Amino acid sequence: MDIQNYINGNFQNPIQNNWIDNYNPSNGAIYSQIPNSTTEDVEEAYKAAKIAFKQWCTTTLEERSRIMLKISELIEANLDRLAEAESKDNGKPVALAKMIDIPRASSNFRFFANALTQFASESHESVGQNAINYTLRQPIGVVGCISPWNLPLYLFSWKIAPAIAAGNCVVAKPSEVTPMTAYLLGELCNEAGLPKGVLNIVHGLGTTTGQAIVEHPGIKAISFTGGTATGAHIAKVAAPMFKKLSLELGGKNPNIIFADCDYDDMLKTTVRSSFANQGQICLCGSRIFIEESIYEKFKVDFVERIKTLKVGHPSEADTKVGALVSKPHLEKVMRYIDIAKEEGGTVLCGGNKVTVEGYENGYYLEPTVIEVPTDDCRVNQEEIFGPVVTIMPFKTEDEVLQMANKVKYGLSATLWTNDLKRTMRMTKQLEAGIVWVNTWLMRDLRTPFGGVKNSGVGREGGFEALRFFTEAKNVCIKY
Ligand SMILES: NC(=O)C1=CN([C@@H]2O[C@H](COP(=O)(O)OP(=O)(O)OC[C@H]3O[C@@H](n4cnc5c(N)ncnc54)[C@H](O)[C@@H]3O)[C@@H](O)[C@H]2O)C=CC1
Ligand SMILES: O=C(O)/C=C/C=C(\O)C(=O)O
Repeated sequence: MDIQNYINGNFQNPIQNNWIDNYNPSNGAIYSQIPNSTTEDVEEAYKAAKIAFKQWCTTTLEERSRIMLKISELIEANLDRLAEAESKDNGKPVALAKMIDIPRASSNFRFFANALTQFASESHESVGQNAINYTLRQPIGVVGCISPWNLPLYLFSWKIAPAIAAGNCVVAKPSEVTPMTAYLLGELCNEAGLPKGVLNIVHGLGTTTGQAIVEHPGIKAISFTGGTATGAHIAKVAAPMFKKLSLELGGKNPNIIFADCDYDDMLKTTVRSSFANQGQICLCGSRIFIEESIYEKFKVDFVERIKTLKVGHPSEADTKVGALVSKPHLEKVMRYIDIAKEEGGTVLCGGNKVTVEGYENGYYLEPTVIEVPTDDCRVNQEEIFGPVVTIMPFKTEDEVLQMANKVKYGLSATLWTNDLKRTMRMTKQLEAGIVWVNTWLMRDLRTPFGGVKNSGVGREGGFEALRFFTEAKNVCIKY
């Protein structure tokens, strides 16, 4: 099935008729074509969005909410179809897409359909001056949403839902590596009665289509999730136009394990925080630091568990690790395993490409655990974004805090301890936008989400997202 752009409620080919191959990572075969849209397609999408904005920004909150709830229901009703499409495009296990990706995409629309009815602004009475100030929160107009390949519909909808909830119209681009569910979302939006032009989806490469969105002078805000280098480039292009920017970028997150933790719970969750989605989540805890007294025990137990994870075709129910998203990405991750060895690391398990019978050209890799001699090595400093974690022991709280913070990233951190005072001390000092204590990836969509340092700028989630997608205007009335 070939993918088309979704502009003004219609499905259409790219104006220049340029196409890109779309690969199925589970078998390495090309299975569809996607548009490589140019500035002309983006301009058409922008014009449709601009016209739609006139109506959408005055559409009642009840009506916006009703349509968004309908989209959420339709995503739920199409769970199987969307999960299978996501898996085929991305390589992730179908079971994971059914349990996490697609339900979360549905929740994103439901959450913001409800949140928009609760969003309120402030007023300030200027006592003694007979004046009152109130803040209007007005939609920005046409906004751009650019999303990555690791959690395709999950992150695409995480941006689009608050943008349209706040009354904006959108020009959106999913990753060219995983465009399928975004394409299918267009159909569901039409079925739900979303007015034409409120959401426009243009497909293509980052350097052509993405760049055209970021450069468009009429697109006043950009919400982006992806690699840090791309985020830096986008910031450079957008800054002279004074665009609002929300950048959710990479991570190199510490998973800090103290001896007083609930061990079994920690072990089970650490398997997940290391290898869920083939380790391709920006929140994965890729640097595991273990208190010295339990280091040897952890090492044995962890490796034993990891060896039981089945690497296999994404459609098999017992597959725990599917295919990596693309051949270049597989090669990048494997290169890091070589670098680890060159730097004196010891591969405790994994490290090899896996050949899955019947799918010999798929991009499969064993989940890999590397014991590193020092925290300064490249595999502990650079984002790998695959099924590779490092482990090393620590002696003291100060030492581990220093190592945890000694990277250029600051997205999330996980802490395993039952010591309340230590928890309070460390959560304050960890340089991260999100700290999980005795859990991982427990999400409440009302909470602020984002990173510090090279992990990004701005916060999404809850009212933070609705604030990002609106401009605050103060009105001062003297009486
Ligand atoms: N969520 C995260 O934190 C993610 C991190 N990454 C990291 O980034 C590395 C590179 O992965 P990529 O797929 O190349 O990510 P990327 O950052 O290039 O892609 C993310 C999105 O940005 C778009 N894009 C790329 N260049 C653009 C430009 N000049 N202007 C506007 N949009 C642009 C892409 O088409 C895609 O939709 C990964 O190996 C991983 O380390 C990748 C994806 C997600
Ligand atoms: O919002 C979430 O629950 C997860 C977000 C994950 C990313 O932004 C990512 O992996 O890039």
